[in-house]
Amino acid sequence: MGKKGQRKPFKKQVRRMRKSSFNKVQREAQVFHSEVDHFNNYESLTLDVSDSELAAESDSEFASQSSSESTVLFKDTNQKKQRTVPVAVVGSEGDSDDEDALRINGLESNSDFIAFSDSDSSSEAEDNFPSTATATDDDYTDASVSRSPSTTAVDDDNTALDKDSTARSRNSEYPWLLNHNHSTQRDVSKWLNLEIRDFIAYISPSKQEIETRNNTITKLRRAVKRLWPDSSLQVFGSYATDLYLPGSDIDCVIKSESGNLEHRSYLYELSRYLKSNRIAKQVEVIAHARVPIIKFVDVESDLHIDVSFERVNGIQVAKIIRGWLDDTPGLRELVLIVKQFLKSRRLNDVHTGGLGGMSIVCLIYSFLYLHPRLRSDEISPEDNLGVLLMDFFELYGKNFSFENVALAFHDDIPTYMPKSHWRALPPSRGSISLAIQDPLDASNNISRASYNVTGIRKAFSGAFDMLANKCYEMNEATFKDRVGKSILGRVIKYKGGARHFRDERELVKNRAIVENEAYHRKRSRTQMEDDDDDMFLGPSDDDLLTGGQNEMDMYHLSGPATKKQKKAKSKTKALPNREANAPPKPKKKASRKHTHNIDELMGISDDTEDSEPAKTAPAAKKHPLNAATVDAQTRRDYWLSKGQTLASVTIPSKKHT
Ligand SMILES: Nc1ncnc2c1ncn2[C@@H]1O[C@H](COP(=O)(O)OP(=O)(O)OP(=O)(O)O)[C@@H](O)[C@H]1O
Ligand SMILES: [Mg+2]
Repeated sequence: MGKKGQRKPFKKQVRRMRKSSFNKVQREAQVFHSEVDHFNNYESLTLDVSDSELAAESDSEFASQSSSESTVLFKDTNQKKQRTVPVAVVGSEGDSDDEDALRINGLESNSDFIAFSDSDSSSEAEDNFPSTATATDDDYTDASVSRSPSTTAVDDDNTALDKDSTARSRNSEYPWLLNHNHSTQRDVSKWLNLEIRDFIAYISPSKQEIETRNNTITKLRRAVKRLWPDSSLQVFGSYATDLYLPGSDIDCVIKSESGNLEHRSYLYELSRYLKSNRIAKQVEVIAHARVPIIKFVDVESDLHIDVSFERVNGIQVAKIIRGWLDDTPGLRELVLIVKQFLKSRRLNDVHTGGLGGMSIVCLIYSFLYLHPRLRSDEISPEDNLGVLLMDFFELYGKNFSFENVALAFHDDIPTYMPKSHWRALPPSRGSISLAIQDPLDASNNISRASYNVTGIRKAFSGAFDMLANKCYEMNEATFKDRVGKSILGRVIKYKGGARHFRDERELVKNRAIVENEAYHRKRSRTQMEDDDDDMFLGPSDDDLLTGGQNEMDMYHLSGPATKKQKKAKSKTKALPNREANAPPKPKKKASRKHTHNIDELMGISDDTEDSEPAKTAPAAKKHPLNAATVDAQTRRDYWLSKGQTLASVTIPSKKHT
């Protein structure tokens, strides 16, 4: 009885939401639209019940608006391709309703979403070091374990919550729930934030894992030195940035005095040497690639290792990324979550068009750096990881104009750049493509191999919908119905041996980082920085043709303003300096002028409430999820506004028969 009574208001909201127009919601979701005054869907907290008739109208209005704009940076690319139908909305009874709704949505069937890859369990099982794959029995005795989303409810007396293998399998996909129950958090945003923290602690390396990686590098370095005494081995990639998942490879580069190790005879020589000394197994020599490498698995640790030759810009990139990590709270967490998200869908492998580790880091760093609410210090990233994750999925799943916008770096500072300004960029020939400028080489598109952008975007879009649905459902659910549920588990899965919740990076030094730092210290001491010929890759063919650095200079955020920027500037001249009222932002390198242009690019005009002095700005107009400044209701309303996607969902026409 109580249950029915509790669900009534929820159903009422659902009815109201069904009436609201999907197109309106989609239009409101253009948080970063450059051509309209900033309409922030984070602040669109009210359900609009009056606009169902306007759907067709707004659709055509949007279409004409989009086509007439010459410099659209962000637009909705989904809405015209799919039609919308109202569906039965997730109730508060738990996951069976959820599953039904998702089946109708097409999300479960992978038609509207890139689903988890069924075959990833083995690879992730391999990801775990044997030494860490044993958990104590106590790890499996928490209520949340047996009440994972994939199970039916268990008895209230928790008798089923003991140490059996059933509990293990129940929790095998959401292992970060072990002994961690956040369902009592009133705010779903806090709950999701805590779940993300648990996940990060869960997959972060233990002392033993770091030592294993360290020993592997040392062993390999010694072997290479024995073979080629004039060479040295350095580590770069995710191990040198602490952005590795348990199964991430170790990327190394071998540099020699002669500088000719890229010749394939040397690749084969090393391959034979490593095999005959029982250091490497499953050795692959990729001699004809743009960057020739040897790939193998270390016999002792089972770690995957990539060795490249003579090209040292990866070592420099690692230093840059560590600088970003120091300056950007939340970057490591989001990178690891998105890496795992893509990995479990097999969308992380560049050889099959997926997004590689470096592209993910650049994408998320740029997202965080340019996020309007972070730039204006309205929300703290540490307290809003879930919100930021959803915003990321929303931006790159629904709103980002892959057709028109590239991500660029100017003096290490992320910017958005019209693709048309990047002359060396080859046309994408019909399919959508992602363009991310290499922070070290302006002509290099680091994501050029990621041809499956359609799949990646679909996955992000589906993830946003699924997270929003789950948050909305949990927001309305009773505490009893919440027990044992996972929000993050809606989109993240981790299969493999059990791990401990120990981030032990403080206990043992990561040798790759220590050595990378020593390398850069030595390099600056010997003033090798200026000797680019020796230390860096020469310019690429594209660079020679068009002059990559010149292009980068051409696209500078503080350069000549566009029509829209000029208009916004003149409008804001008399307004108070918004940044002057904001607390100083540590370590950010962007100038005020730069920030203004970012705001303009992202459609934030200074005549919004953001430009008001802090003391006069009404609290309700601040970001609804700023824990320090908003009440609980506003925070719940945020999720409600996200939940508007439940009002109607997209179903490909062929499925809806
Ligand atoms: N397209 C590219 N252009 C330039 N450098 C690249 C490119 N792809 C990779 N690299 C270099 O190789 C390094 C390792 O790439 P990789 O794809 O293994 O990512 P990662 O950061 O190590 O992530 P993962 O944990 O998935 O291995 C990058 O940090 C970068 O220095
Ligand atoms: Mg790597």
